[in-house]
Amino acid sequence: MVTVAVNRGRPGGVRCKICGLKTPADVEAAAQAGAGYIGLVFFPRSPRHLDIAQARELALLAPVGLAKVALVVDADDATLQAITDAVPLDLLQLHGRESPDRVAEVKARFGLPVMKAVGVAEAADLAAIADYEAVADQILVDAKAPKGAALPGGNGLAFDWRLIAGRPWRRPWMLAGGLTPENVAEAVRLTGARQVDVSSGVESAPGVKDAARIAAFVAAAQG
Ligand SMILES: O=C(O)c1ccccc1NCC(=O)[C@H](O)[C@H](O)COP(=O)(O)O
Repeated sequence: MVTVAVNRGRPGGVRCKICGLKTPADVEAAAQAGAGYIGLVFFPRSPRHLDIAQARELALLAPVGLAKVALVVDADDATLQAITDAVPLDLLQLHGRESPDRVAEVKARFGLPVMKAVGVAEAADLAAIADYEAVADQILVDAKAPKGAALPGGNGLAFDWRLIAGRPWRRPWMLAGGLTPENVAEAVRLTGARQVDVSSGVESAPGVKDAARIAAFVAAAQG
C-alpha cells in the first residue's frame, strides 16, 4: 500500500495548486511540499491526460487537506457523470469555453464547487471575470492560450501581472500561467494572489513532474 504524508504548509500562507499530476510519486511530492490542491487533467490531447481509473487511483492517495481538482474542457454531462461517479473530488475546474449558464448548470447538476478558468492577455479580457463571479465558486485567472495552441492551458506562458494588481474580486481566485519557482514570489507580490496554480513550471518535460521543483515552488510561493 502506498501512503502519502501531508505537510500542511505555512498556516495562512499562499495556497498552491499543482496541476497535471500523473503518478503516485507526484501526489506524494505535492503533499510533502505543502500544496493545497492537486489537479487531475481530463483532456486526451494533453501530455497530462489521465483516464478515469488512473485519476481515481491518484485521488484516493491524496491525504485529507489536499483538495482534488478535476480539470475538464467543455465536457458534456455524460463525461462529467463518469468522472464524478468514480473519482473522489473537491472541485471541478472548467477550462474550456463554458458559458456562465453552463457553469451554473454544472455546479447544480454535479453538486461540487466549480472553478472557472478565464484567459487573460489584455485588460479587456478581465471583463469576463465579473460574469463568472456570479456563478462560479472560484476563478482561475490564467494566461490566454495563443491562437492555434494545441492546449487551452498548461502552456507555461505568463500574462502581464500588472493588469490585475490590486483588483478587488468578490470570489476566491487563483493566479496561473507561466508560474515557476523562480518567479512565483514576484507574481504574488505584484498581484496580491493568495492562491497560485502551476503545471509546466514544475516539470522536467511535458507531463513529467519534478519533485524538487514542486517543493521549491511551494516554498517560494509561501515566502
Ligand atoms: O495542463 C494541461 O495539459 C491542460 C490541458 C487543457 C486545459 C488546461 C490545461 N492545463 C491548465 C493548467 O495546468 C493550469 O491550470 C494553468 O493553465 C497553468 O499552466 P502552466 O502555465 O503550465 O503553469
